[in-house]
Amino acid sequence: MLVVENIEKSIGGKNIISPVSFEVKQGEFVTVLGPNGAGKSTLFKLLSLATQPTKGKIFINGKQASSLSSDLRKEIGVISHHTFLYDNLSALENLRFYGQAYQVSNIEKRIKEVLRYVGLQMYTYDAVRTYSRGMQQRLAIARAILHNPAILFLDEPYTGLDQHAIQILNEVLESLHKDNRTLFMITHNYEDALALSNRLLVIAKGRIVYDADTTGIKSEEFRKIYLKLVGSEERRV
Ligand SMILES: Nc1ncnc2c1ncn2[C@@H]1O[C@H](COP(=O)(O)OP(=O)(O)OP(=O)(O)O)[C@@H](O)[C@H]1O
Repeated sequence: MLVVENIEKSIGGKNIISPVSFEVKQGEFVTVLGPNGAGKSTLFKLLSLATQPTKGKIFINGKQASSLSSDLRKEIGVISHHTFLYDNLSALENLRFYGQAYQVSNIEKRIKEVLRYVGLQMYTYDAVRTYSRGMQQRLAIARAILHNPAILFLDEPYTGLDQHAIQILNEVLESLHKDNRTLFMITHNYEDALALSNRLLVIAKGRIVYDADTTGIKSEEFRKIYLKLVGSEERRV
């Protein structure tokens, strides 16, 4: 599904991502944790094709990301701090816009499906500016899965959400995982990460320092492992 081979990223002569290699299989839900400045966002930009590696190769669904081709973009869905939604347009209009850009077939039927999936069918015709932050995040998910991408990338999807919205987001993520979607999420929220995802990666100083299955790991146990790995860099977890 996703194959990362020795990717490196340098900016202004500074090495931000050291050679990193890993594979993500179909249906896996991988969460990446790490202290501030570890390189998580940079890795996210590389994998979601927003920037290119200085060295190394990325394959998504068997296709190499050699250039920023629109073909490969159809294989991915991206959720970040920015919702990529137009405030003055309704959910329906926003999704029609993206559906056309991604040449989604049977667009009206697909829009109904994704809005039902994220529980927003009642708000189809409402302008996005009237949505709460949590509803906007759910619509952002609907937008990101509209074209049925092979893999969904999420960068800090919990930012700005209250407990109720976090719970709803978790339910949507859980259904996506159950539906055998491939998910790759960056977060500081390690408790939800442990509960939802099936694999955890820890990145520190641009390197992967931990890569393991979440099965059976208790949150207190993981906290100790994490602090040992990242040392004094972060005491937040
Ligand atoms: N465009 C850039 N120019 C120069 N340095 C950069 C650039 N982007 C990132 N960096 C540096 O690369 C390192 C990793 O940054 P990155 O944003 O990927 O970390 P992060 O793990 O996402 O951090 P945070 O948790 O704070 O968001 C940091 O030292 C940062 O200052």
